[in-house]
Amino acid sequence: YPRALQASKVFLSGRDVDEQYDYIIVGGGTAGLTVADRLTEDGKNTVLVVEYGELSNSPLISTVQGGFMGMSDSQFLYDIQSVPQKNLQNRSIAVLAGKVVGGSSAVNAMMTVRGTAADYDRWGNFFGANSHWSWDGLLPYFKRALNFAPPDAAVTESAEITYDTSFWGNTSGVYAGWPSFQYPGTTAQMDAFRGIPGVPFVKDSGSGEPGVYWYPTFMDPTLVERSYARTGHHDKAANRTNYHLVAGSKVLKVVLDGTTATGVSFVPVGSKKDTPQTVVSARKEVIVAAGGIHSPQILQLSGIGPRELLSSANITTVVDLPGVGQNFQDHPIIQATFTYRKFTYRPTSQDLFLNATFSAWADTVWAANRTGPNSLATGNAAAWLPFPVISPRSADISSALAAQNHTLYLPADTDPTVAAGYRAQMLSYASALKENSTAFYNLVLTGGATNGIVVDLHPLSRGTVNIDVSDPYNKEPLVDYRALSNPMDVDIMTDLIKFTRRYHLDNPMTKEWAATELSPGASTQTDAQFADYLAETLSPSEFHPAGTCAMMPRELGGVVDEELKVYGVQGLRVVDAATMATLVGGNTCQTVYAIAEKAADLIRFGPPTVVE
Ligand SMILES: Cc1cc2nc3c(=O)[nH]c(=O)nc-3n(C[C@H](O)[C@H](O)[C@H](O)COP(=O)(O)OP(=O)(O)OC[C@H]3O[C@@H](n4cnc5c(N)ncnc54)[C@H](O)[C@@H]3O)c2cc1C
Repeated sequence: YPRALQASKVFLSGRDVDEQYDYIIVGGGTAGLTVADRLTEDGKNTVLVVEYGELSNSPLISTVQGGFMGMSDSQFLYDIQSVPQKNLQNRSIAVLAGKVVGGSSAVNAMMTVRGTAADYDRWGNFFGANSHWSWDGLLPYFKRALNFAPPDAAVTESAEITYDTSFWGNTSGVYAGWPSFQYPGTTAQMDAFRGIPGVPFVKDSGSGEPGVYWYPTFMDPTLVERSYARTGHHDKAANRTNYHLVAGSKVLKVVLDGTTATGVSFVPVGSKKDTPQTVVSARKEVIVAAGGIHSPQILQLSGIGPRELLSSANITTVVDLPGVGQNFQDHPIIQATFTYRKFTYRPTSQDLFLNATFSAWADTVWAANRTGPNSLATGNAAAWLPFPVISPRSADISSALAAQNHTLYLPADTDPTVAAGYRAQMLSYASALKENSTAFYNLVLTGGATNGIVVDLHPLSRGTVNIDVSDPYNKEPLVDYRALSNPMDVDIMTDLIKFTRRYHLDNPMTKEWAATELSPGASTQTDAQFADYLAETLSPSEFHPAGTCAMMPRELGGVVDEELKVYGVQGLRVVDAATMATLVGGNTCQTVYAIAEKAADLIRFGPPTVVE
């Protein structure tokens, strides 16, 4: 083996693992590595992480410039296409999820944001008023999860960046850093929201409030490289003798003795069908952290899931848990592209390609001390706005959603408990749509003359992630977004586009930039035209798969309880994005870190006796 790997106890083969560990973690991704680090830090527990992907030192992962390098190499991503989307003209969509030590935190776009306080309170409210899942209950874990390194004084002043360190911590190995450069148009585009009455401006992205704000980048401020679960947790744990990680290994299932999880079985990735499985046992617990797409697959393969699905795959049902793989959500991306004819702010990111002097300067300062435009990932400013600010008919949409027969929009054979959970979610959203505490709209600001990405932060449609019964252990699961299956998503998204139009075309603060609408285009005006446009162009994924092992009461179709323990099974938890009952109004990575930090405390100390 390469010496570095040997020294760091990263095993390349299942042969080298011990027979037994206190904890086995399935998936060395964002959540899995965070939990593994915390469980091994006091030296009292032994932990094995089993990860499908390899340990990679590729510069494509560490490079921050542009923010998209990590996802540019298919070796770091699963190869999954969604089932054709009926409401999207039968298009299939690429399902992106990280397949490398670090998981999706190794390939993501490094946008570091939280949802609003209301998003986290909503999770707890499904359990009742006293749940420790709430904004207040999670804030200490957000602080533990990331190490906030403020932007330098010069860029703070020139770009008018605001922040408030009281919402952040400074102990984690995972950094929330800042580039040393911002394009001047970004500040102007933020400011232009002042032309629309009611738009809130927020001092810090971590305050739990919706509004227009600056947010950091998952970046090590000293190295100016991606900071992620591998660098911040794995590398820290790797010299501990009680931490082992086996890479390139696919967990097939959780081994159960009756209804108690006793271990996992895995094979080397790419091995033949009859390759003997390695079985390792867990003294204390198995923790499934394989992400929103693969955690439900692993539970189903282990006999935990909807009985009918399992029997059609010839898998014996150990626990009939109808919610496993249901309630699937992701943030849909809407194209609403505008370009300015008279945008005077220079430079823009385009100048890196068009202006030789600027690009030479960018290269020089980067080479000298890793500063300048090449330290920028995807940008650091966006609007995250509540629906009453967006839509003049928010009250009507809210009432219509409350009055809906929600079950009609789920698959026909949906279990009544899952349907009840969906109804609870929709009623919660019906309230949120008429209040100013939940963000529904996201516009990312580029600082350039062309802007086009609008995100629906709380889609109503729910999909499924189920094992492929034709060859469940070898094929990827069937991912069905069921995009636009709740027709009210079309109404909401139509209003998100109309608001984007208003920002660009009917706003005293953007008027002089002389915007032209490239898409959908001025000819899209009627409800039917908007519906057609969405069917043609909507992407149902911002690569934030969630909800498939929801933390909800069992009678609401939940898969895990408030301690993230799988219902009906002893010694088994799920800790990752799959447990989010409802998506948060923000990119999901920071929330996954916070969930994992909280989970580590739940595992070590049990539930809090006093709500934090
Ligand atoms: C391309 C892309 C861009 C994104 N951009 C952003 C962004 O800018 N900001 C943001 O906040 N969020 C972003 N996200 C989302 C965010 O990164 C994820 O929500 C988060 O990292 C998910 O963490 P997780 O622990 O749930 O899963 P992951 O981090 O994906 O970890 C799951 C791990 O389990 C492993 N695994 C799966 N199946 C098995 C098996 N059978 N055996 C062994 N191991 C297995 C996987 O290989 C993976 O390493 C992005 C995601 C992607 C994919």
